[in-house]
Amino acid sequence: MKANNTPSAEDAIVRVSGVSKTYKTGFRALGNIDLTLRRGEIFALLGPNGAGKTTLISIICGIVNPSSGTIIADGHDIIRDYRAARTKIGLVPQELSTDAFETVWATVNFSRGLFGKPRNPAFLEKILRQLSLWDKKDSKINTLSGGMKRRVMIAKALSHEPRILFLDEPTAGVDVELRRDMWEMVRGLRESGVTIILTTHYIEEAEEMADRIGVINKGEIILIEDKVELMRKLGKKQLTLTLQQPLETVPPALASYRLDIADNGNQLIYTFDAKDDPEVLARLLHDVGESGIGFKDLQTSQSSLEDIFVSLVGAH
Ligand SMILES: Nc1ncnc2c1ncn2[C@@H]1O[C@H](COP(=O)(O)OP(=O)(O)OP(=O)(O)O)[C@@H](O)[C@H]1O
Repeated sequence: MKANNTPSAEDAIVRVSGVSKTYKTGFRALGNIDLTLRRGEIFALLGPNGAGKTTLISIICGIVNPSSGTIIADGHDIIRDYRAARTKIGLVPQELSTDAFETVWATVNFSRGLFGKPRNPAFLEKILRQLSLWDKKDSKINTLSGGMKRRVMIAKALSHEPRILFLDEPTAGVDVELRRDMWEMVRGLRESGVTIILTTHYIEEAEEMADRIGVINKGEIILIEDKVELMRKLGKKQLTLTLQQPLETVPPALASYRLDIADNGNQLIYTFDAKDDPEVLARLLHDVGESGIGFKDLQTSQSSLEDIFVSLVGAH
């Protein structure tokens, strides 16, 4: 856990230290947040509604002032050195915010200019092609589909060549097929060296895409972990045996295993930790055989990131 949170200086692209936020209403939206983002990763920030995700992203992007703490983005302090820090960052907010009557090309070209970058039509063409928007470059934004508008927002956020891209709920309200296209595209961006931070309510999105997961609840980060490691550490597995003859109770010889009887005695279910020694399964199956219990089918299943998330947030 420690190693995940403290990457070496050259590995870290964003460092958030001791950040808190109390809004004017007196509401404390963020506690004492420490977070380090690694260069080139996809980091998913998960949390229930109102947990503080947008507040945290807005502070890192310099849109909301923190009440305390510092943020260094690619070597620049977001408050003291705002312009240099902001140039490193692209932000795709939850709400679509573009001039609906402008063309796609004018929108991205103008946005690049806002960051003081020299004109670079070849670069803009590259990102529009990458986002499958090149044939729409002369279309007015209000004539595009919802999915295309979202991609325009991403192109706009990338127009000044940021190294860090924040995607706040990138696929909210987007259909399943488009969501998959979006995932593919975000992976492509990571390949090109952009560090990506996304917030999402679709936990399977984080499960599919993220290298690391951060969980925020009530303004506190309650967990930061490599996704694979998280699922290994906190995931549960189940082995379900469909029996030849129904059982009324678990035989005493099998009492040392966490076994449950289900489906009117027709199933025997063994629940174990994903990190447990796999040999325990072989032992269990051997002991089941020794007890004279016959089975006609065997299935395993693993808890999803969603199950893990719900139990984590519930526990807090
Ligand atoms: N400008 C503001 N003034 C006062 N309170 C605010 C302000 N902005 C946000 N909050 C409160 O801060 C808390 C965190 O809000 P935030 O938008 O960061 O959460 P979130 O995790 O992004 O939620 P969601 O998933 O619903 O978008 C909420 O309780 C919200 O009502």
